[in-house]
Amino acid sequence: MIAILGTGKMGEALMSGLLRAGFKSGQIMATARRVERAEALRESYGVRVVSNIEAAKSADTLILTVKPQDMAGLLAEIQPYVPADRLVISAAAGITTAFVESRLGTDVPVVRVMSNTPVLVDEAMSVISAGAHAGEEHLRHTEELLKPVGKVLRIPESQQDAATALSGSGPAYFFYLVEAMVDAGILLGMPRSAALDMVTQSIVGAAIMLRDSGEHPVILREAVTSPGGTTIAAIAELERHSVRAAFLAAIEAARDRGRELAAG
Ligand SMILES: NC(=O)C1=CN([C@@H]2O[C@H](COP(=O)(O)OP(=O)(O)OC[C@H]3O[C@@H](n4cnc5c(N)ncnc54)[C@H](OP(=O)(O)O)[C@@H]3O)[C@@H](O)[C@H]2O)C=CC1
Ligand SMILES: O=C(O)[C@@H]1CCC=N1
Repeated sequence: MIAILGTGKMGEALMSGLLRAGFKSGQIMATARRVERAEALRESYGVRVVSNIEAAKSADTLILTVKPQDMAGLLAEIQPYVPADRLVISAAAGITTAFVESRLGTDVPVVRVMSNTPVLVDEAMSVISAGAHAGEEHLRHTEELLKPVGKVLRIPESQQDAATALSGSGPAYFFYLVEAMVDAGILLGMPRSAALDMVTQSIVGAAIMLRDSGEHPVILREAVTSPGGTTIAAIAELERHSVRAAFLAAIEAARDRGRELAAG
């Protein structure tokens, strides 16, 4: 039995992925803070929505998907009910396995996960790291849960905040880029829906080429960039506006914010 504690956007996305992967609704419990949210989850997925305490007492695997700011409160609530044979998977940005272990106060195995919203289309990037009491079997079990909804990589926990900044938040940067490019289409007089179609198909095509060709992104970009042509005119402007430097600074800021979140 798997329990998802704090079933918001990420928790629901993971739950829907588990159901698509063949888990039965009877094998999954969810918890929610608000009655209407609990009702919506019951209705949409047919899962049992229970209290955090009941979930902690009865599920073998607890997946914690509350916001980092709510993690200490949730851990304090479930602490007396989590025996050392539970696997606790923490999916919150910034929260370390040591934070979870210290609040649960037993030798409970903890695995830290950072996934992203493409879990909804089985294209998530999930990175996992073991805590002090988690071993190979816990990492393998976590991978089995996450592989049906995308790619899974094991990384040292010291890289988790960086991964959060790159792939956890990553989809937002691409949506932001699409918004900006669609605005550019509007500026050039293109109807909004046509601009959105063109940009969306371009990003999908580029992403598939990047993933499937095995080519380095520089090679793929060079293939588009004709000497004296249109693409280099655009790239010259991106460089003039320091877009590359902006990405470096932005992703560093996201990493730093992740570090701050654990401190509360
Ligand atoms: N969104 C994303 O793209 C990603 C998010 N994450 C991580 O996932 C976690 C959740 O993020 P997200 O899904 O966006 O946030 P949400 O606010 O959508 O989800 C958190 C949910 O937890 C509920 N909750 C809070 N406290 C409790 C409690 N004590 N008991 C039961 N339920 C509780 C909240 O209830 P209420 O609705 O009442 O607030 C909310 O529904 C975060 O830690 C974030 O760092 C990781 C990767 C990507
Ligand atoms: O913005 C956030 O804090 C969360 C973590 C990664 C993606 N969303």
